[in-house]
Amino acid sequence: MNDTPRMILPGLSGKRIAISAGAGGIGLCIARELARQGARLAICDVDPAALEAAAAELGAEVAMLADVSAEAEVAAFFKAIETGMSGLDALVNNAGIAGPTGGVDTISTADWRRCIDICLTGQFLCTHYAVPMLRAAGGGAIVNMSSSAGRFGYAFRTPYASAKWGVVGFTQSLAKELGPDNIRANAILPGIVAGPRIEKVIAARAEQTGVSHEAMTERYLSNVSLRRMTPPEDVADMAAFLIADTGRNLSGQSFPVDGNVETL
Ligand SMILES: NC(=O)C1=CN([C@@H]2O[C@H](COP(=O)(O)OP(=O)(O)OC[C@H]3O[C@@H](n4cnc5c(N)ncnc54)[C@H](O)[C@@H]3O)[C@@H](O)[C@H]2O)C=CC1
Ligand SMILES: Cc1ncc2c(c1O)C(=O)OC2
Repeated sequence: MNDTPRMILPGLSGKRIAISAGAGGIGLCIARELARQGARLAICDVDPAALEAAAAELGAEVAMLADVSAEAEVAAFFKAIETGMSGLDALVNNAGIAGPTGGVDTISTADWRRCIDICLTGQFLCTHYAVPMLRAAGGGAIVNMSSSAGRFGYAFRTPYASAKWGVVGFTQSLAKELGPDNIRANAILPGIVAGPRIEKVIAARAEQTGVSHEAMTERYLSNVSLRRMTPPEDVADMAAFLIADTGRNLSGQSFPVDGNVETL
């Protein structure tokens, strides 16, 4: 794949796109792909060092420290976009945390709320401040990050699964509500994404259970039809496709990018 010329999609160049948690992980991967295709970027994140590095690498026009669950910080981010970029054409609601791992009878209410706040309310807040600008631009696209956990139950991670199912309902509702304004909304459901995050999870589970790293990896992939992890670049390709003109008739849909996760 690496030496194959990469596709340029119609209608991405010059688009003003906001990405939450754009300084690391999947969000940074999406930002890189959109930058490569000539989009103008605004990113926010809670990690100052990562934000500075990403902003420099991407040439982002707006880069702001903002926690998506803090309304005043989200408002300031979109205000900076309005001032610095004179508007917005697309929003990627990427920010999310794994939330607590533990039984429903053991996790704390505070941990439950924090997971819902960041994974679900954060998407509401960013969308709330972005939509007036998308309308003013004559339309736009919203891409919401859900997860395989957004179509399968996930034992011992109930807040995360609940938030990600919520994202799917939020997305379908946005599509209906905003379609007449030429605003499209879709969700991406990544599965097991390759990277340091999953390696850490596997390492911890391997140590806990006394199983080798390889055996634990195999166990994780046993419910994936293609028996491999999904590169974050493949999630980025889907985001680009949905925002570009290639996605002009796609709205209200959920797109798994996961090698066919059969269950979690
Ligand atoms: N990594 C995976 O296997 C999967 C991830 N996802 C979803 O994809 C999205 C991105 O996940 P990853 O890249 O793996 O995450 P990550 O844990 O690698 O974090 C990416 C970035 O999010 C930032 N961030 C964390 N909390 C934030 C907040 N409250 N406000 C703003 N920025 C914040 C971090 O500083 C970091 O730069 C999330 O919504 C996640 O739930 C979905 C399925 C699988
Ligand atoms: C760390 C981790 N492992 C597996 C999965 C996820 C995740 O975040 C997820 O969102 O859906 C499946």
